[in-house]
Amino acid sequence: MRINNLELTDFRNYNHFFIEFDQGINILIGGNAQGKTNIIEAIYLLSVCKSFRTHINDQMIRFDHDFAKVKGNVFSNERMHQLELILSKESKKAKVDGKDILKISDYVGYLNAVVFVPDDLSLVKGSPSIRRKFLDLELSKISPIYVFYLTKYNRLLKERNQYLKLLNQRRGKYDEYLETLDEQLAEVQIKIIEKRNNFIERLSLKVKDIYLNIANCHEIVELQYECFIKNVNKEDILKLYQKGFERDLRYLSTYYGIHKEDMKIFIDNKSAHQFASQGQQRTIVLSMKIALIELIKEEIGEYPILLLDDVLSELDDQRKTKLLDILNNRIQTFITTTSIDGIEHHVIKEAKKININHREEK
Ligand SMILES: Nc1ncnc2c1ncn2[C@@H]1O[C@H](COP(=O)(O)OP(=O)(O)OP(=O)(O)O)[C@@H](O)[C@H]1O
Repeated sequence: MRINNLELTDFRNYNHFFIEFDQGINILIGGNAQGKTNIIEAIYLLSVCKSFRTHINDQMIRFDHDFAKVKGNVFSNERMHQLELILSKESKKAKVDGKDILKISDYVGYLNAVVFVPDDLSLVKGSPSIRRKFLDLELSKISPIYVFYLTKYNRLLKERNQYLKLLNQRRGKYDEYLETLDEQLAEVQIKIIEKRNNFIERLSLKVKDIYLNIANCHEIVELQYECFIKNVNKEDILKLYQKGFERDLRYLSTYYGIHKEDMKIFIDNKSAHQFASQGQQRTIVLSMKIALIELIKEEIGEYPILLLDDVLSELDDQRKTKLLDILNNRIQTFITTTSIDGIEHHVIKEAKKININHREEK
């Protein structure tokens, strides 16, 4: 999978901009605030219709303009496709090969991208909700049925919480309607848990090896699924809902469920959340992203593209070299950096270098 070119119109600090990419490694070099991350953001946006920085369209549209356009030709599944997104303040319009696409699920998949940005360190240090979001997003990219289960779960959960409000007003008891909702919730959660469990197990094995390689040490990194229930079966989930009913009724929200789970990260059996240094966190997250690339390849048969924003500046020389060793021409990669001075690696020497100097655009 690759993106051959990118055309930006009134996107962030770009008025009109066209760029062609190499199918191997592309390095975007430029001073601060020149628009390097904006390009990575545009590629990612083209991939999943969402930015990794904001959910507000207006922030991506060039100041004092009403629309932004991001367009690119991608090669996937042995075919060329043209992807196009038009952002207005209120909406996004997507096109594939010139045709309007109405459902996001019909758009996602033409360009699969894995992105690393400095904010991703929150995957280790941040709250469980960040890791859940990561799980849901990445699983959604490779498993349409997961999107189906998750959508169903969220709808049922909303319905349950609304019904709790009604029961609270009526001073009602755990009744047949709630039991039916809980049964459906239990069934769909069993499917989601199975998918999450399998994904984390596979990711963990890969992360362990990649971390050992990049860090060049004997630290063992493991990912562990923290499920909300010990024995995953319908009966036990229903018992838990009945046990939590009085509490749920008081707080008008459902306490137990997959919306409360976590993916714990351990380094040498200790919580990375509590003990990992900045460098260890960065290496863990990078290993997770590279592991994802392999996992996606196993699932869809093609490597996704890899977007690395400002990854080189924070790694020590040894880790930098090891990371560059892993990158290769099979995976189209984009690296942003302010400078490549002093990096003597063949990957950097052979890469396509693109100078980004767009601050002056008005
Ligand atoms: N909606 C917008 N309209 C116009 N300019 C914008 C908009 N959003 C951001 N910018 C400008 O884009 C520039 C930042 O671009 P970007 O984040 O890509 O920088 P960068 O090259 O990655 O910098 P650094 O090396 O500091 O991370 C800033 O000058 C900012 O003012």
